[in-house]
Amino acid sequence: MLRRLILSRNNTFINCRYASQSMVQTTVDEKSGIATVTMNKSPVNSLNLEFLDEIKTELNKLEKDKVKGMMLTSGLQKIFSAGLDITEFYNPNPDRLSKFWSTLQDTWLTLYKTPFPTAAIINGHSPAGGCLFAMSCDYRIMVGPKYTIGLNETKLGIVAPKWFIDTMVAVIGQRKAEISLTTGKMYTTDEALHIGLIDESVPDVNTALTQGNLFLNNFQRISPWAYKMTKDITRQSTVQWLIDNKQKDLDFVVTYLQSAEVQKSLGLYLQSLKK
Ligand SMILES: CCCCC/C=C\CCC/C=C/CC(=O)SCCNC(=O)CCNC(=O)[C@H](O)C(C)(C)COP(=O)(O)OP(=O)(O)OC[C@H]1O[C@@H](n2cnc3c(N)ncnc32)[C@H](O)[C@@H]1OP(=O)(O)O
Repeated sequence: MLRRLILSRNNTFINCRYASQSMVQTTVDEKSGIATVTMNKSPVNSLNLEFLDEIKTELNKLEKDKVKGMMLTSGLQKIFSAGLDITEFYNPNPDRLSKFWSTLQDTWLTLYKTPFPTAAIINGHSPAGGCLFAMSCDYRIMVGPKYTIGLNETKLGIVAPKWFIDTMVAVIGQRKAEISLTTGKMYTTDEALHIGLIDESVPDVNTALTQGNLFLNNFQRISPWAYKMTKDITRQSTVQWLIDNKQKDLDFVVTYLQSAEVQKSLGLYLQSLKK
């Protein structure tokens, strides 16, 4: 791992951590202590085992470094994240599939429970797992109007696990989540703003980053302990369910994803993507 200091747009030094061939780049503004984590896995930031592992490691590092906040964004032109890498569960190797799903569980727990405030800068399409990661941040700013966001699992012939569902319910409420999930609806930026799936719609990435910094800087005036306790209490039931049911969730997903019916749906969906 290499480190270097670079001068930011507002003339403060940024501590930049990068590794050769890294899929995740992080900069930390030395003045504000706010980190920007950029997902950079071409072509669509699909979340496979290695990518999830890198994201989790990076989040743990930020916690250790006691950053004051984090913005999660994408380095790709028009995609925040295409969600889970479908090739991880289409014709899967069962051992790798188990490892992949456990890593997803752990990465999500790490992101959902961060002791520092987080903002998703959604600068591109954000289906399924991409939407999950955005919803797991404390605040969402989406660059409009061209992109879409939502949990579209039913469109793939699969079912969003309970903790995906609970995360969405926490953001938009039971009724809107039920409609969104059963129909697999992908929302435009305006629609997402209207139902509360995102907090702000902005015209470009620079504005999104400025607004993200503004949101995160609010916490300079809040006790970190009070922040963390409040977040823990608010998110407790969703987090605790997964902690208590990790193995059950894993066993169910691994069995379900390998069933002939699900594999057939996934094959057709992958084919449609290639077209
Ligand atoms: C109680 C019961 C519980 C049971 C639970 C059991 C298990 C189920 C849980 C599983 C949960 C899954 C959640 C997910 O995240 S599934 C993934 C869903 N993602 C999508 O549907 C996104 C699909 N992709 C797109 O819509 C588009 O690609 C795009 C992101 C809008 C980008 O469009 P565009 O720029 O036009 O790029 P292409 O479409 O041409 O794609 C380029 C390239 O990338 C491949 N690809 C795209 N998305 C994925 C993906 N998610 N995984 C793997 N690969 C992907 C695409 O096939 C192209 O490949 P080629 O270049 O080889 O053609």
